[in-house]
Amino acid sequence: MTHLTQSSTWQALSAHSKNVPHMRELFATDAARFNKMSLTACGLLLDYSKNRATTETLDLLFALASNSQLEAKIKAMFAGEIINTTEKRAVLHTALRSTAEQSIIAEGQDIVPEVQQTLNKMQGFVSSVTSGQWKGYTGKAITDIVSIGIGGSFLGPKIVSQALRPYWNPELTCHFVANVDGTSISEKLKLLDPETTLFIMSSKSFGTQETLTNTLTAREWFLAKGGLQSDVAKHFVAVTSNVAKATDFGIDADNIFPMWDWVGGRYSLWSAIGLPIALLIGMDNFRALLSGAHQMDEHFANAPLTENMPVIMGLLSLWYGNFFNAQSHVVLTYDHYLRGLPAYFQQLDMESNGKSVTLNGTDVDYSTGPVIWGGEGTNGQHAYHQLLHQGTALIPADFIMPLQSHNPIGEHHDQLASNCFGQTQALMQGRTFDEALAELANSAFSAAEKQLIAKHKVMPGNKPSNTLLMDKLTPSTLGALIALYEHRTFVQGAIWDINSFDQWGVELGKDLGNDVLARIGATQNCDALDASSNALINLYRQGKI
Ligand SMILES: O=P(O)(O)OC[C@H]1O[C@](O)(CO)[C@@H](O)[C@@H]1O
Repeated sequence: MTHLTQSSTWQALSAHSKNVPHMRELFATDAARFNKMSLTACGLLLDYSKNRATTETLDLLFALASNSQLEAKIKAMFAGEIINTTEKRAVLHTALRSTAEQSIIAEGQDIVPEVQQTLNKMQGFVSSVTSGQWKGYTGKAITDIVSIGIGGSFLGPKIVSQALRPYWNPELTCHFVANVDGTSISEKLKLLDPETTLFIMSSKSFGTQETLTNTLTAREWFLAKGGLQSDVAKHFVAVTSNVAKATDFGIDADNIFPMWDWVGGRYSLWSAIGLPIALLIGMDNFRALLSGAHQMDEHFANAPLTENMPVIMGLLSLWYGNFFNAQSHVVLTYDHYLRGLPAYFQQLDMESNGKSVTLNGTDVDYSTGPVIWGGEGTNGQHAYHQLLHQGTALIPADFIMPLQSHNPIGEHHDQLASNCFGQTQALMQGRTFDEALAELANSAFSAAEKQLIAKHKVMPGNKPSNTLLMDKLTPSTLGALIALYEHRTFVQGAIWDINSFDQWGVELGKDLGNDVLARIGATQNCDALDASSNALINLYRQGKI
């Protein structure tokens, strides 16, 4: 057993988890429950009152955080200590949104000047492209951007751009290519004019298979359409730490934006990886995005644990995962612009906390990162909310909604909000057998049928949810929201004593994939592999089952 599960606080939480009253009772006995269990910070309001939590619950969870040295671990991250211990790196995505006046030391040097220089370089590039000053090989201005990247080099730019659609530059269109499936880039190239298209290749290594393959294909297309290799520099730029490979490809060294070891891929949208975002929404709005995240950084670093939004959300998620066997967590965005956010949070949380050994290599004896999933409301209500209400799994939910719409039309926003709030209420209170039976009183069912149907209509309730509100979805509130989830992820990893910042689990699949690729291309037989892999490769070679 690990220190964590042997601790008295953990044992107390385990015992306590069996004695928390139904939320119906918690609300019925405390009219001030919302006032006590809601918090505002950085333009966001968190209502965490619809949780299976009493004052005792929260006290125990905060004690668990303190006993896990959470405050010290937060300070260590912001101080640039080597907390990504297996890769011997600092974790300083927060430095990407620091102010110019700050001084943050990483690997022996102040990194703020370089961050500021890169932002200024981005500003110059954005201005050059959006003003029409940047010309393609036939002298035309750029109309289309193609962002090529995968994982954090794709999800951040794609989803933040999507979320900030009201702020887009109308003269520019941005396309996102990630999957190595030829369909992805083929469908995009059909829409493009090589004379007015600019490709942004984003890959720390300039070597991730999908990104490199897509970028090589994009260059082949460009050359086939009439461009020359000497024109590549007018239509390709890179965000990478591998300058040599980027210049070998034909990219001008002046058009290479840096990536740093102290920024993990899933935490990188705030760096030059966010170049597609800045091109679409403008540098002022991109800086507002950074500023919103910076405000959440300040809140996370300075607020007491008991008034700390990422801490409270992280602890409540851990409460369900470790003491109620919740295996997943659903994010429901009641805003169409935020429809991609659950996918973004998937990489952020699952690639960070999908781990099973502690920092010192001990196998954990407790659950760690849950499956993160979700989608936009109200669509989910017609797809998977049935399971949330009456399924056997406990799935804590986060509901996210701006109070004001960018598109106030008719009754739409009233209906959206009423669905959002109605769902959290239904999850919390459920419907008892007696309530269900009473609803059937005037139905044509027989007495026996009413008893049966009522049974099927029972909803246990006591299903926990957080509701996150903001006045309006803006670059600043979006920045704060994403930083909130970054730090929520940090809180859980810190208490679980795991490394949230490496991703060794993705290596084996890549290596075996490359081995299969070689076998597909060669004539050698594959008998050395397992029977399934042998068969699958041979079927692929045949091209038919
Ligand atoms: O930017 P790169 O180096 O191409 O990496 C892309 C993605 O691949 C991973 O390294 C592994 O999935 C992610 O962490 C990262 O966001």
